[in-house]
Amino acid sequence: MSKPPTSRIAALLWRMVAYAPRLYLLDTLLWIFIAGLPAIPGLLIREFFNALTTPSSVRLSPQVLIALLLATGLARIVVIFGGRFTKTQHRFTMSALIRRNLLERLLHRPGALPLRSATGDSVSGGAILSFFREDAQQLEDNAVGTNELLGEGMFALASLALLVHINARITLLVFLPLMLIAGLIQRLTQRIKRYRRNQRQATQAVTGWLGEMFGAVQVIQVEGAEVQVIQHLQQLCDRREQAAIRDRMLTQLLESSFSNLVSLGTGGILLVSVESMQQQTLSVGDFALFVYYLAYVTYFLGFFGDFLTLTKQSEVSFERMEQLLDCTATDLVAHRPLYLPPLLGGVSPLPPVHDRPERVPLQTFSATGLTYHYPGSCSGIRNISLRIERGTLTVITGAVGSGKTTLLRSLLGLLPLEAGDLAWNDRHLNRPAQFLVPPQVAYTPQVPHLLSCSLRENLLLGQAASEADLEAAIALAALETDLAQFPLGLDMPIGVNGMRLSGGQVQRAAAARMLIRQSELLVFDDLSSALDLDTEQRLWSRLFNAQGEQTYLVVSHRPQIWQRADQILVLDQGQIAFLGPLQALPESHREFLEARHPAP
Ligand SMILES: Nc1ncnc2c1ncn2[C@@H]1O[C@H](COP(=O)(O)OP(=O)(O)OP(=O)(O)O)[C@@H](O)[C@H]1O
Repeated sequence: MSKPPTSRIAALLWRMVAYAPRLYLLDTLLWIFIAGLPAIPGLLIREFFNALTTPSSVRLSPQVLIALLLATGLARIVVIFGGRFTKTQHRFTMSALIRRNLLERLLHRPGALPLRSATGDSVSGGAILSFFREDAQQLEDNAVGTNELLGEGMFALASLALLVHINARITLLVFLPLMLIAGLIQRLTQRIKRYRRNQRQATQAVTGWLGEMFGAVQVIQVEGAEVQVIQHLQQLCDRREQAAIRDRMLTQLLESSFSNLVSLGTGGILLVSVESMQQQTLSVGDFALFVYYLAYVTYFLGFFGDFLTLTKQSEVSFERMEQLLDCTATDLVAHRPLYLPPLLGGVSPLPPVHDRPERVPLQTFSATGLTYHYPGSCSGIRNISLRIERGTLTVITGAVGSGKTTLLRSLLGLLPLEAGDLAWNDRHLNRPAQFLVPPQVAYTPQVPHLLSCSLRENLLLGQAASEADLEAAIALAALETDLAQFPLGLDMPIGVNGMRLSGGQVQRAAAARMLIRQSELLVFDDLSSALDLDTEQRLWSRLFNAQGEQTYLVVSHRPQIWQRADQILVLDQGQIAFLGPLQALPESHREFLEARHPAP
């Protein structure tokens, strides 16, 4: 059974602060002093006024009182200085823990699974930043606020106890605003959460759109869509503005309500004090202490109200992250090493960088009953079984949108399967995404992704390869003629996502990157989408001539490739329509596919 929100958020915040217990304790200790030291001047002021009005009660000279006041001020400066160190370190540790766990969950998601927000909309790469920035910051504020609340609360209670002792009737009035605040917060809980959620989603839409705009500058220019794109951005910004104003207004309204309610309470108390003073049940010193401590207690009331609001907003942050990553908030506060130099304790040694998995020579790669549907849709693949033998070419084909890419991604463990099994040499794969990487499998997707560094760095991506291996892979991918024309050759920076390369060059660069990894199984998703027939044929004939025992799994519509295939899988609406050698392909399928992709 899931915990009610209040105890859930308390448990999550507790788990966060328990990450660095010694730092938290030291910070708490300092904040107890920071919060508590201002209580001392109240007592000194009381002594001072009592000494003025009733000289017989004098115990300390004014000079001593002034010296004590100064000493208290100085001590506070010192603890604030220390508290800033611990607070900064603790703050950073809290948000770093959330960011680290967020990043880990993101990296461990099946690579091709779309990211979705609470509303079911897909979340772009740019929009994810808001989770790392605003949401992590929000949780940091909340976690570090707990010991400030404790410090302020302890001394507010102690002050109250003293005030009750001096005059219980006046003190009772202090509780009225507190009860009003608690009631108000409780009533506004749902609204606070709704406004915060809307504000975050609106921000996410703006950052996401900005990310898409910057990634598609060329398309926008070519299509002459600048005005429309800016208009859309304007609309998103307007929506964000409205959501932010609503959220901010409510937060500010609550904050000002707290201080105003408290001020009203204070005014009432002052009126009652006058009466008590006239009746001489309250000394001038007591009155001074009352005024001083009321400010102290009221500050706590405001702080307490803010903390409650912040806690509600943190619930929203946790919920958003849970929905994005399909995990529980407990995963996001899990204790994992941060590898940062801490104020207290030692740094955990950095974990070893995982080498590539061991090569396991391929005999067979098989899939049984693979089923996957995209969240919230009936598109996907159903009950696909396939067996690939070493040294063979398997071609997947089918109409547009029949599920070819989805099948490849499912075969590579890049999508979370609803059903089915993957096996390498007839051994079941528990974690296919971790195993089906080089040197087992290398994959060139339909739209490859290159990084904004040099061509050489893109091809190697950290892999150690000799210049000869690099040249061989470039030649196999039929990229050498293009390379000869690049002014800086392999050291040419290729721009964001290979902006300085043609579509065909990007695809062949990705193919070369894959070939350098010398994997057992090579997977290509539809090279024809960016290569002309001649270039594609040149690439295939080089591959087939050079790599004797190589195993291929290829999405292709080219009849020339089917002729070389050992088996062809025709997909129709996510299901196998045919699986077997070309000779057995029914005429109806052949005619349908050839009509769509005629031989030249
Ligand atoms: N992220 C997604 N969310 C929802 N549906 C999707 C998603 N990606 C693909 N689809 C749908 O799944 C179906 C199969 O898509 P897929 O890309 O696998 O087809 P395909 O055969 O590779 O198409 P093409 O020949 O155009 O490359 C399509 O109907 C597509 O609209």
